[in-house]
Amino acid sequence: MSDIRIAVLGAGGRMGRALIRTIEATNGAVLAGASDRAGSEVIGQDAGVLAGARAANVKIVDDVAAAFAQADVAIDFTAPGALDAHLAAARATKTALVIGTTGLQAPQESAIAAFAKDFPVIRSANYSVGVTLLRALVRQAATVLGPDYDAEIVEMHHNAKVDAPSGTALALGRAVAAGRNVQLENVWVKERDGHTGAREPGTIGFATLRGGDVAGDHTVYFAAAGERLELGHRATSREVFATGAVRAALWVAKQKPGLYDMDDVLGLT
Ligand SMILES: NC(=O)C1=CN([C@@H]2O[C@H](COP(=O)(O)OP(=O)(O)OC[C@H]3O[C@@H](n4cnc5c(N)ncnc54)[C@H](O)[C@@H]3O)[C@@H](O)[C@H]2O)C=CC1
Ligand SMILES: O=C(O)C1=N[C@H](C(=O)O)C[C@H](O)C1
Repeated sequence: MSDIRIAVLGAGGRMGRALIRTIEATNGAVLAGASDRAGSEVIGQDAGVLAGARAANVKIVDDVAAAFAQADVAIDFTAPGALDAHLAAARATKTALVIGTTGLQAPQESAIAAFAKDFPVIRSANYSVGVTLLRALVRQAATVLGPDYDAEIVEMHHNAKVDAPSGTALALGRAVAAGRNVQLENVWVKERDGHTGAREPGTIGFATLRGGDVAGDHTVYFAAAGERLELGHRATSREVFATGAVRAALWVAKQKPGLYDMDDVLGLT
């Protein structure tokens, strides 16, 4: 069987470099394109060398369509502002997508849903196997415990992260909300400051910590009188996200058009 050809978008970023190293080390995957934003110092460099792997003979370009040209699937870990151009290039070249970028807003979510009517796309806020399973466990815990157990989600990330709460924290919040049959947006509390008053029953709280080189820590607390359940995950390296995303790319390249999640790759749905 021939290798799945993968383009990496945001090739010069922390995740872009981890993805390139992972593709190089994965049987059945080959790097077929790499892009980054116009003006970036990585444009023109060999993607493999930049990532600390062997030369890939793939130059990083700022023309997204050119990066897609030889690819079956593209992996996007960039920034929300890049999404429209990436969807347009994927549509023009009929390329499947793996989306890892977090901090997307409602219009971008709609654009992904429209793209998924015609092409296969997978989107997850966290491609680690551990967090994918954690979401299922959190949903189950929320159903069993019910709203009398106060749900609070604490996350910590490195000091260069630009969005908050993390996409994973929000996904865990959605898992709690789904387990309780409520809409997260109706019950979330993302900030607390000053005289807040007592905790509103049924709300789902978030707390954000930023510092150092933390790859990604998440804990969901279910707290009641006399006991507290804690379900958590710690990523100690970005490679865990890259491994999951490359696994997702190999999987989604063979799927029918549709919007998939990492649950589908692991067979948890
Ligand atoms: N779903 C998951 O498992 C994970 C998701 N992420 C998310 O991935 C994204 C990237 O994270 P990092 O690699 O740490 O960030 P980073 O800042 O190191 O890398 C982002 C890359 O995208 C490029 N970029 C920015 N705007 C662009 C544009 N308009 N067009 C083309 N390229 C553009 C930047 O030049 C940079 O090379 C974030 O949203 C982060 O939250 C990060 C880790 C895991
Ligand atoms: O920006 C990061 O680094 C990460 N972002 C994702 C998120 O927002 O949840 C996933 C992971 O925790 C690392």
